[in-house]
Amino acid sequence: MYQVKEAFYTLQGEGAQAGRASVFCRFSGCNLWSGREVDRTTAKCTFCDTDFIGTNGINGGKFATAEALAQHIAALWPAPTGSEKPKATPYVVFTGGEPLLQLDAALIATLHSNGFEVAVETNGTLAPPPGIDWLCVSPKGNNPLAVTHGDELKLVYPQADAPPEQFSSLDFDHFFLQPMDLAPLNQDKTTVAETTAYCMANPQWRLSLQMHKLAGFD
Ligand SMILES: C[S@@+](CC[C@H](N)C(=O)[O-])C[C@H]1O[C@@H](n2cnc3c(N)ncnc32)[C@H](O)[C@@H]1O
Ligand SMILES: Nc1nc2[nH]cc(C(=O)O)c2c(=O)[nH]1
Ligand code: SF4
Ligand SMILES: [Mg+2]
Repeated sequence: MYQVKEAFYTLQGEGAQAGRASVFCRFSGCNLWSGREVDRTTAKCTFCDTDFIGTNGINGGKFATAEALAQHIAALWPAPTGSEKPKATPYVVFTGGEPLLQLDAALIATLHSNGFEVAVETNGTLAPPPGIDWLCVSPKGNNPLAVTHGDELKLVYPQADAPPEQFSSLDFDHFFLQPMDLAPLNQDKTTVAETTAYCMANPQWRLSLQMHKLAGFD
């Protein structure tokens, strides 16, 4: 049984695939926070910007089989217009919550047979199933990484117990710093300026601004 908080069609707002049309499938639950505000300060991850409790969001629900969830996701991809190049490959981003608590090889394989490329946003503490096409790892504080290679490493900045230097030698193709965006300092200019300064001083790292928040598309 897969538990999905919400699923929606949008553009990827972050990282190297920013701007790409994507179905987002947000799984319920996380291994680093209960999702309840009363637990936030004592959680293993304290700065989450997301509600991932339950299955009550848009297109959320419980899905008994990989086929059922894959059909649900495929129905959110737009029908081809005829003017598109065939290489506009359908793309699904599994996030959460922590998607690696639920994503399995069967669901990935079913999506592949429906023509999808499969991307994952993970905190990196759990081993991924085989078949993921784009793996984004976003380390959280001093929680040990189970994943040390992938396509992009996208670090929320700053984190006192997770400085970028700690990750710069890992085996990723892209390295991003994403300014921490958390109430009451949402889109805080100082945080963005500090992140910019770090990228300018350390050109291995690129800036990732959360485009969906800036443009307001989800
Ligand atoms: C909500 S998380 C879900 C996926 C997974 N649990 C993870 O942490 O990577 C999705 C992305 O949002 C980032 N994120 C979470 N809270 C954030 C915040 N307050 N500011 C900026 N990025 C944030 C995460 O680091 C991750 O890259
Ligand atoms: N548009 C959009 N892009 C995103 N990239 C990562 C997100 C996430 O919450 O995992 C996210 C999200 O929530 N919305
Ligand atoms: S690990 Fe990801 S989903 Fe879990 S609390 Fe942190 S940012 Fe949110
Ligand atoms: Mg988000």
